[in-house]
Amino acid sequence: MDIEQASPFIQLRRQLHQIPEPGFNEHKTQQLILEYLDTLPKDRLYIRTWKTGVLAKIPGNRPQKCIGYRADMDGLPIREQTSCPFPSIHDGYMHACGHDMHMAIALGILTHFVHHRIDDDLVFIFQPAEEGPGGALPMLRSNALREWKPDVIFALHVAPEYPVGTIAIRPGLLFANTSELFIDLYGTGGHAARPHLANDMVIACTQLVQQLQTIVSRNIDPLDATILTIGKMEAGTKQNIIADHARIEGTIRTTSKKSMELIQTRIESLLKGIEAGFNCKTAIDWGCSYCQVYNDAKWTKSFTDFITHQTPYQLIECRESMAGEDFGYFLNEIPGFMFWLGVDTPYGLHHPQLDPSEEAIPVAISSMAKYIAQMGTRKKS
Ligand SMILES: CC(=O)N[C@@H](CCC[C@H](N)C(=O)O)C(=O)O
Repeated sequence: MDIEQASPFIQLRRQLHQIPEPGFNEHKTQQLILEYLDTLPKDRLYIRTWKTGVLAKIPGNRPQKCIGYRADMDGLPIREQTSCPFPSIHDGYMHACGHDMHMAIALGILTHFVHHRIDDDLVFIFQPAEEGPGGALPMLRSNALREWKPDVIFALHVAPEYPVGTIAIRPGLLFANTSELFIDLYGTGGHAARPHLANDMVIACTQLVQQLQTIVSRNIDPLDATILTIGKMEAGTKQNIIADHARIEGTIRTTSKKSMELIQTRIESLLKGIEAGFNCKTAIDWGCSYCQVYNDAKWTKSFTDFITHQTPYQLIECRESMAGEDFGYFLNEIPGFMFWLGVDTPYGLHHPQLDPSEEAIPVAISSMAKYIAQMGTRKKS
């Protein structure tokens, strides 16, 4: 597929880019996808919605399995700073993680199979809320998806650091286990001049942050990559008032489930120590957690063999990423893989200037359409 043939999907990507919406609020996005699907021949397409997500099934000629393809839908609370001529019209929101590209590519692959039917069934999953609170797990548990559950599943993620025409993947772990972290500390406020009558949560909180940083350095096997980042700290109301409340927000990322359990247990122990040491109360909320993205070895090999021998694209065996992706929940139950698609932009994911190259759209549509066609078509006996 060349850039001209991909033009309808580039237009769709631009329309999607303009309307980024937060997780489970992707109403306009859902509407746009449904309106596009409505333009396709109805006899080959069954459509369902689940919350703000969309499911589209293309029945096969003589199905033996169901092949799934997933695209995520939500935008991020980031004010766009690109110079692209089709910027976000939702102030303070941006498709800064490439989900507009993911959806347009999925629509391109879907359209190909509406016109070129294969033996196996196909299900396209447009999933809300990847950036949080996580749409994959509840979608997997929904009746809508349970009845159309694929036997094998694929997805891609744009990769700013690779040139267009590059596909990067690895068998096994691709994305980390993640957990959010929200901790509140409650003490006694008071006058800055009478510290002996108050119980200062600024002090307790800063001590806690220091202690949290010892978990990775002193409790986790150094060969087991792990991150504990506190990205936000809030306390107090005024310079001469002792703070009765402090809050920290962070994220944990691990390459093993065991380390995630260990970190969470250690945090609970440290909080007990802070409560005893500072005579305060604490509350912890783990927010949303994502299970790792673990690529199936057999399917990954079949895809890498295909890319190497049957496409002009460059294949890279990449390292694991410490980012999270709730596609991991799909791969926990269904074999398949996720890969990185080079989109060649100097700014990383979640950056206000992220501007993926649209030339990657035909690369992805053509490679996935050809790969899916091969695996979903049996030789005539
Ligand atoms: C691809 C990507 O950037 N994913 C996000 C997933 C968010 C997980 C959750 N909100 C957390 O912070 O733990 C990422 O930040 O890796």
